[in-house]
Amino acid sequence: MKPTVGYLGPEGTFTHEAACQMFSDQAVHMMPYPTIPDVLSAVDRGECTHGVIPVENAIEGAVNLTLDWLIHQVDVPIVGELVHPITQCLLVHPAQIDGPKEAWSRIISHPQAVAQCQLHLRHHYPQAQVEFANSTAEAAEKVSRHPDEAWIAIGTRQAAKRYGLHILAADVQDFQNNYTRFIAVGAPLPERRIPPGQWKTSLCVTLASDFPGALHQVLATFAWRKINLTKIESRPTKTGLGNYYFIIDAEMEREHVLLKGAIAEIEAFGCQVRVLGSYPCYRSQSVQSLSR
Ligand SMILES: O=C(O)C(=O)Cc1ccccc1
Repeated sequence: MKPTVGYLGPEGTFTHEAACQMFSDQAVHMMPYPTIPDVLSAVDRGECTHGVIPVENAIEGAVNLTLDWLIHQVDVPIVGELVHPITQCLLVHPAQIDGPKEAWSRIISHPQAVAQCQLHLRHHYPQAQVEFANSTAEAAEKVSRHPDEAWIAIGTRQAAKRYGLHILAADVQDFQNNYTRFIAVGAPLPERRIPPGQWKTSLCVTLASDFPGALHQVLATFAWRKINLTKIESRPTKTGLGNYYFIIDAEMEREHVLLKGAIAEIEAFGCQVRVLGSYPCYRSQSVQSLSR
């Protein structure tokens, strides 16, 4: 049976682009879901073999919904990562393009997309009210259903094509080098033709309570083994103010003797360690050619 890949849809999201790249070597069935929790739940209950969701953006930072669902709500391993470039476009209904600039009354998009363009929007469309959508393509689809409204969706070039919209402006994010890290969760990924750039293991560490310097000791455990950490993020445990999980990405395979030793040592001084996944990391084809 063909693998089924759930992704944050509908068709034409950045996540859709990332999912197509991640599974480009393989015949798969792509299945859009309206929200990140819907993707993760579908994988958790076995409706999909894999799921693809955003986890971090270079401008806006962590996608907290993804982290919180991975920690609290589901038990699905991270099995791969793709870094994908983000080009934000302003998409409008073709019936509206002749109006004055001041007439645009509403800007609709995913909160991450709005945040990535906030300076541009304040400067060019201060009069427009902002409406959040579950995804950029959901916003594009909504604009396409309202030809009589002077609304702008922020989204992909693909969404413009798919929903018959006009691109009013492209590359409107406030900073260049706008990339998002997407993760695949679920069953192990089949080997790809391109070799991965690196291998990472994501850990969720709960510190021992009443242990001054516990975080310092956790970090020292990695440091003296020369294990490179690519990210550390804290998220509330949701049990009370001041209680955190630390999500730590280490640039090493889970089975490596040094990482196994580090995890054992951290556990030995009273912290809990949950391995969220150990996985190959890829860059989008277009990113590879940009960075050459
Ligand atoms: O809404 C989308 O298109 C997504 O895939 C989520 C997202 C939004 C903005 C930047 C990266 C990912």
